[in-house]
Amino acid sequence: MLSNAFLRRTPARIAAAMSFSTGTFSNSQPLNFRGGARLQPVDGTQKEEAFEPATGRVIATFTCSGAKEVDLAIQNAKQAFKIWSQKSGSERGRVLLEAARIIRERENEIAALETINNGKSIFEAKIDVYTSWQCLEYSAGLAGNLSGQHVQLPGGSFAYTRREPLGVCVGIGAWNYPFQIACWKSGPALACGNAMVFKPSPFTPLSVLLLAEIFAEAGVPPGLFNVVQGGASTGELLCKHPDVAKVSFTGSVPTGSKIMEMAAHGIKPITLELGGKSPLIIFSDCVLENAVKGAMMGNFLTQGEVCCNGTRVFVQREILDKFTEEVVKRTKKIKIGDPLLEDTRMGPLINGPHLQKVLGFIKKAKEEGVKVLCGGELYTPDDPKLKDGYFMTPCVLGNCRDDMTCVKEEIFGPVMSILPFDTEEEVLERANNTIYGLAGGVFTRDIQRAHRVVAGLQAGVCFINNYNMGPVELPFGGYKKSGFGRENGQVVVEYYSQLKTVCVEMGDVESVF
Ligand SMILES: NC(=O)c1ccc[n+]([C@@H]2O[C@H](COP(=O)([O-])OP(=O)(O)OC[C@H]3O[C@@H](n4cnc5c(N)ncnc54)[C@H](O)[C@@H]3O)[C@@H](O)[C@H]2O)c1
Ligand SMILES: C[N+](C)(C)CCCC=O
Repeated sequence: MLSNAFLRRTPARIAAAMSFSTGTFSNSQPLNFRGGARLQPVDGTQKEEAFEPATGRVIATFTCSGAKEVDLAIQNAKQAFKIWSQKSGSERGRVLLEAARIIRERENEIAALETINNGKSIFEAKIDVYTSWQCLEYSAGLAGNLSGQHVQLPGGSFAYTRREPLGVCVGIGAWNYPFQIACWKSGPALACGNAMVFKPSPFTPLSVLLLAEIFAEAGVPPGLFNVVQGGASTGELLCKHPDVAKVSFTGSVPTGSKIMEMAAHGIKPITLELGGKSPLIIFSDCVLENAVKGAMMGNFLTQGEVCCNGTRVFVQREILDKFTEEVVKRTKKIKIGDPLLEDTRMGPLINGPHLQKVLGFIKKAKEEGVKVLCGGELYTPDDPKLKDGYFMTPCVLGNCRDDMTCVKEEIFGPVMSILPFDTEEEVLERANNTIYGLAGGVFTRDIQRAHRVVAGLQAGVCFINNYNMGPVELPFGGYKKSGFGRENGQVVVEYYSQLKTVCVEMGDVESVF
């Protein structure tokens, strides 16, 4: 559940956070992290720029790491792994708890940097930081509880299992939840005794450096958590490196497919957290007010740039008009603007090309016959410093059909498609008629129907009478082309460790030869 507790604390470094305001930040520090310190990469040719989406300003330039830098980061991680993997789970847990404490202390600063680089509202960025330190706390608990099994065999012999780390894990992140994704991968990886080399999206290279510094301050061995910067070619160097034991990837389906191919050559385990086009099913017996709120939460967080969003909103025909009227009324009221202001609820999209892509989906939807019920246009806030920002108005589409592009493809922007339905059987079949399977939701007062429908949904994460909560105690991940493996929840240890079986003979060896 989301909680407002995180908003009430007074962090020690609040002064640093308060100095951030939109249009002022400029990065001056190295953005790679290796051996416990920030540094410039030793090689790499391609330069990248990172933007502040609210203003369109360049806020950081960096060199994409080449083969030598990637290898150095992995060798550093290998050395640190030797020390870290020998510690007990409780010892590792204590370091993770300290890291979680420092994140809480620096939460305003981290949230501000996330907002500046990603564009999401500061209100939401603080929630992301909240779920990030919660993940490290939860991972600390997992570390202390790692254990194997004892199995009795005939004649007093026995066997036991050991849960062992994998080695150097690679984390590759998307740009929509940069800090949270880095925590959701590194928390369990480090808890299980692994080292990590993390590559953020080149659109959002900044906030993961704060995490690297925090891990160092908390007491991880130098080199345990490293950051390399870059795009596809740096990512490929990481995936193909023979000393990498596992790749945990968050991003699009096409890139996930490439990661899987690369991992296949090295027979490496992977976690794939990919895209979605999730169904949200609203029956006429729902509490309408809750269903409307659920649809808003399921479509407009982080400017709609959320993997598990319920963007196909199926509404039972009896309540279609009432539901649509209410959703449109609330969507028009969403406060768009400077994302660092506390009352802003929607900031700019990540960059110009992505904004154009989202607007292109709306144009195509119109050509295919939808009715734009609100939004879907470029937006220029009154504040002159935001005139070059990547803002658009959140959009609700009516008259949608299942065969339309806007209903079939992941838009990854603030665009909700409303689709009428008549029966439970019909809607379940339509909801599952997609290549994706990340999430799904149902609103109804009928408890049996609620459980029947979610049991029938082909999706890894389902919600009944709410949408888009992400408590770290619960496993998160997809079915079908939305990927496999899970983040969070107790099951996450399966994806960052391997199981060794040890047979112990208490008698003599009986040989058949
Ligand atoms: N399921 C989840 O938990 C989850 C969470 C957030 C985002 N996503 C998905 O992520 C997508 C948006 O993120 P994006 O645009 O950054 O995705 P993307 O696939 O373009 O990039 C993701 C990451 O992969 C890297 N990359 C790109 N090509 C690569 C290659 N050939 N080899 C190795 N690495 C490579 C990128 O540099 C980036 O760091 C959406 O589809 C969204 O649904 C999924
Ligand atoms: C925190 N949420 C809303 C569950 C989102 C998880 C990450 C998906 O992009």
